[in-house]
Amino acid sequence: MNNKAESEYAIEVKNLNFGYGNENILENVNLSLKPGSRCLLVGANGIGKSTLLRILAGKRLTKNNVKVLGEDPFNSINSQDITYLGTEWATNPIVRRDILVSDLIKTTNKDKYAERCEKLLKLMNVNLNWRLHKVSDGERRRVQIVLGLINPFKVLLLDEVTVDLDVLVRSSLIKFLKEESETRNVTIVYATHIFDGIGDWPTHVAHLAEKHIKEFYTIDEVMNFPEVKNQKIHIFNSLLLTIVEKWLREDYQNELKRRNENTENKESLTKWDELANMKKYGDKYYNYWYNIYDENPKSDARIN
Ligand SMILES: Nc1ncnc2c1ncn2[C@@H]1O[C@H](COP(=O)(O)OP(=O)(O)OP(=O)(O)O)[C@@H](O)[C@H]1O
Repeated sequence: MNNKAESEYAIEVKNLNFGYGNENILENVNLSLKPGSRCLLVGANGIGKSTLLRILAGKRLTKNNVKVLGEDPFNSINSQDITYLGTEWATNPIVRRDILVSDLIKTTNKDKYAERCEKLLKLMNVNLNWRLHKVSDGERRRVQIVLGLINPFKVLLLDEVTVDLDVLVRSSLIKFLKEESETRNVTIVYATHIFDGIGDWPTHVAHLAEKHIKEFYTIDEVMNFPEVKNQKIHIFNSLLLTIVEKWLREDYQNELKRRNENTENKESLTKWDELANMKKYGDKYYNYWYNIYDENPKSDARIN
């Protein structure tokens, strides 16, 4: 008998509260993603992105507020359909020992998915003769990604695992994941702070702030933001960077207000304004790309 609740969503989070101690890190989190979605999860450091991804991966018990592929991921019997790639693996001392990559690959489903394995090894440019204690951080990360992706997942949760990849490998991976979602209708949630080269990748953007998903948009909705339309930004990368910068600037300012409300030792607004004031850089960045790609540049601004 199939006990799975029928749902049109691959990922469904309803009114989720979660904390490690007395205080909630996440409060009233709601997120619904249909199969085939590629969702960027953005938010300030320490806001709870990894926590949410780990909950979706079934690594944390919740009160039945989370369904992945129709099941509570913590008790899922189909956990092989959910792949989580986090930062922990590459920093684990065990994978810094003298282990031959080909021996590691043998521990996976490589024979069942031989063609996929071959493709991933090529894509991530991984050498089967590498020994893990002698490779660089980025190479170790590439091995992790190959191992993680050999199994054809239905839901992939990526937590900042692309930071130490070189530009070429990162772009090949991003392209591969887009193809996977388009051809196999798989769902991907990708938490990252780096938007270079992924501007045209997501179908959705979710902004985690103040303990919940404060903003959730399809990429078409983002394209219709007035500031995007008015400024005629048509380069996806600078678009996402500009939008997310604006959100995070507001988050930092709200955080400052909250702190000042709760403390008698008021912090200096100037210091926090400086921290949060990334706009100057954002404008230059925007103008720079605008000038390069616009046929009729209207500004002389350049990145100094
Ligand atoms: N195992 C844990 N025990 C207690 N607190 C934790 C634990 N893991 C994370 N936290 C706290 O939960 C909060 C959210 O952490 P989390 O790692 O989810 O944030 P994040 O948004 O992924 O941050 P970053 O962008 O810096 O990776 C932080 O305040 C962190 O200190």
